[in-house]
Amino acid sequence: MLFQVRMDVHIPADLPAEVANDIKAREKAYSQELQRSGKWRHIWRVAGEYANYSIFDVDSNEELHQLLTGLPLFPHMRIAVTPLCRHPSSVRDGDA
Ligand SMILES: O=C(O)CC1=CCC(=O)O1
Repeated sequence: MLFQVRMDVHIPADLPAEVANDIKAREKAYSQELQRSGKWRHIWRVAGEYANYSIFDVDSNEELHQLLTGLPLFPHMRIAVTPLCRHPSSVRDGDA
């Protein structure tokens, strides 16, 4: 199951820099592990914003929920999820 996920990050201005940097480092490691596993297929920065568009390939809504709520930055994010399915005009056979 494919999902487009938009993540908007809002770190409180009064969060100490060392705490914020630790969260960001853990977020990067978590994200890169999921990208290598194939669960997190794509991540793109939204130009000019502290936000990304990502594509997840997971087995269930529940799995997506678990992955997203496990993000170290989750407490500081607004997340919007859009379910995707194959477009009948797609020429990309690899896209389920
Ligand atoms: O920087 C972001 O958009 C938030 C984020 C998600 C995964 C990651 O490494 O950073």
